[in-house]
Amino acid sequence: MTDLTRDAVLGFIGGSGIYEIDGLTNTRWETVESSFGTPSDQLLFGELDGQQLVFLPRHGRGHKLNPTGINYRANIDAMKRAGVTDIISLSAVGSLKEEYAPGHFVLVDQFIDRTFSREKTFYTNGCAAHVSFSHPVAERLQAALAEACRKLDLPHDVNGTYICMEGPQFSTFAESTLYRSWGCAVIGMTNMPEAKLAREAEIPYATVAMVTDYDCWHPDHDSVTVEQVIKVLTGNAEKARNLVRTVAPMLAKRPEVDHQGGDDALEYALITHPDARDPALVAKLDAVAGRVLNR
Ligand SMILES: CSC[C@H]1O[C@H](OP(=O)(O)O)[C@H](O)[C@@H]1O
Ligand SMILES: Nc1ncnc2[nH]cnc12
Repeated sequence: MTDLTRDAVLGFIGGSGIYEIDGLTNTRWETVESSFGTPSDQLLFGELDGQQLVFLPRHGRGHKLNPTGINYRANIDAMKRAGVTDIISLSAVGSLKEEYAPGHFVLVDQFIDRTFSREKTFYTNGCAAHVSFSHPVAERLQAALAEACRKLDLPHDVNGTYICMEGPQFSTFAESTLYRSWGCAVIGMTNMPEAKLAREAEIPYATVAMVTDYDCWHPDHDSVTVEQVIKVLTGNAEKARNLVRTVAPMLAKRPEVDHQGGDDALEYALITHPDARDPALVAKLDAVAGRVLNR
């Protein structure tokens, strides 16, 4: 059993319907500057029984940003600068399987990225890197979330593939049927490239995919509407807040290095020769890659 010797700073990224988390003490919204642009909002810092938590509303308070307009790089960079060691994403999704009814939570373990109009890496020309990403979800976080769901008696399943579409329009029937034929469990518009960037920043990541609808493949649910999604969102958001309060203490301590979760993802990932690196880009990478660039 790994020694849990390090204090964790848990970061939560709240999706549709989750624009703050209540029940925290010593709270403050604070602007965290990123070298990659503007994050979705200020970060909410707070404590839960003395444990430090950081929260970011992915779409900004008031849901100002659409999935394509979110600056995922700035969000992850800001979380790294805020000292976040682990990220849990709380996300609304459509269900691609009969058994995942609205209100069901899926603790996904895989992603398929179908987005095409987003900045997906921190490591552009001048400092190229290739991180491993075969297992994108941190098992330690996923296991704690499963335990917390069991404690709270929340209907949930462990494992399943989240397919990320560009949006903002919902899928066509043909697309929805195709994704089902690929065995995907749920569909959303935001967890890519977020999960990729978290790995590139060496922050273990897990997702609670909270089902709001049956997308459009289901014979009894012809098409998705925001109205339908919002009806379910409110109940899901309440469950998610309970989940945060239950899971946080379980993850208060973490291993020094969570290899499986990607704490050392950059160890052998940088490929640009130090002499060939672009100093301006290297400077921007001070938070996400400081561990390997400054040694
Ligand atoms: C309002 S439904 C569509 C919207 O909700 C999901 O966002 P998030 O993952 O931030 O909860 C989905 O990906 C779409 O962005
Ligand atoms: N059906 C759906 N497709 C994509 N993103 C979603 N978010 C919530 N429901 C969704």
